[in-house]
Amino acid sequence: MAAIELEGLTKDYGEVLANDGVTFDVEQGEIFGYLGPNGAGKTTTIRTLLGFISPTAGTARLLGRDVSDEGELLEAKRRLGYLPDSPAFDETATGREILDLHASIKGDERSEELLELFDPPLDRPVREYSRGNVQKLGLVTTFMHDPELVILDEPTSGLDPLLQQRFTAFLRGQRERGLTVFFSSHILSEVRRLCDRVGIIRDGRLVTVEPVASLLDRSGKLVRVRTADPISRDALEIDGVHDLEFESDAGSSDGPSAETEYVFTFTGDVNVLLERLREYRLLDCTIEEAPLEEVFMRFYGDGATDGAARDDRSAGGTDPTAGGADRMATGSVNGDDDV
Ligand SMILES: Nc1ncnc2c1ncn2[C@@H]1O[C@H](COP(=O)(O)OP(=O)(O)OP(=O)(O)O)[C@@H](O)[C@H]1O
Repeated sequence: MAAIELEGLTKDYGEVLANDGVTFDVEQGEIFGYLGPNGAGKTTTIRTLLGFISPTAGTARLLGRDVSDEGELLEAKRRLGYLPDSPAFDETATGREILDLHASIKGDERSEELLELFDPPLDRPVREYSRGNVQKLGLVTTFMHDPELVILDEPTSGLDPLLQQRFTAFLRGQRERGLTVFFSSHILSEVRRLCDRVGIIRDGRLVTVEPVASLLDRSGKLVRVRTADPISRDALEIDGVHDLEFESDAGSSDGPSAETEYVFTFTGDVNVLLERLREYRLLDCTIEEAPLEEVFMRFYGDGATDGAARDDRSAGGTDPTAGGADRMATGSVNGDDDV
């Protein structure tokens, strides 16, 4: 049984179709990132999962329980931790009073350990808390009853870099203990560090669900080459070279003379590329994974319209470095006609 099961989840607000046939599972023990630009529909999915809003169509199950059934939802929620995008605590209560309240409702297995890690100012009323302190208190209340599954909406927003790092390490440790994590984020470095798989939503529609590693693999490598002598662009017309940028210092009087630098995305055979480069005296060469930002730009970038996606799909386009529409088409999970 998957920890989260969504089947055709649809939420129609009238003017906006906030979720449109969203279908995916989150397996037990994985860290699953739910990504998308502002207004894509992430919070709508999360709020539906928690029973705060009813779907227009489709089903959602949490830990095997149907969230549209009040009794089943309640059962699932006992084993669930939830951190909303802006935790709303009673402003007049102190952090300690809030923890006591949560302990009386859900139990308290590990607040001591969590307080050592996240350290919110417990003796002050919440109205005096900074945004970061509210988030720290939220993290303690989310994990204190030792849930099996946590749903986190932008969990590190408001946390300083040290706390973000601490949170990342903490979450990794929890995965080792078998915790399932579903979280939405805009912070791609965090997603890359933490997630096993990601689901990407755009305009209410799921455009892909896949392992972070395969997303990065398909996106190719970022190659930087610096040579002693200029190489003509034609020499780099090799299968798999895309977005070639070319900068030469040749002719500059004060810079190092005749150096040439190229930056490009490469999806071809690295051996072929290296063979070509052997003809030149290299000053520097790095081959690294494309930044996740670049991958996401292809999903959200200009021209990634639904119509274009459909056209590319029917044309069988599979070039991972092509425009956003193509990327959406190759990554579809919603069925043949969905992207
Ligand atoms: N109660 C509502 N009534 C009408 N439209 C709504 C309502 N709640 C959300 N929407 C709309 O549904 C769409 C999806 O919103 P949602 O909050 O799910 O996006 P999101 O991906 O979580 O965005 P963000 O990253 O900014 O939090 C948006 O266009 C939003 O304006």
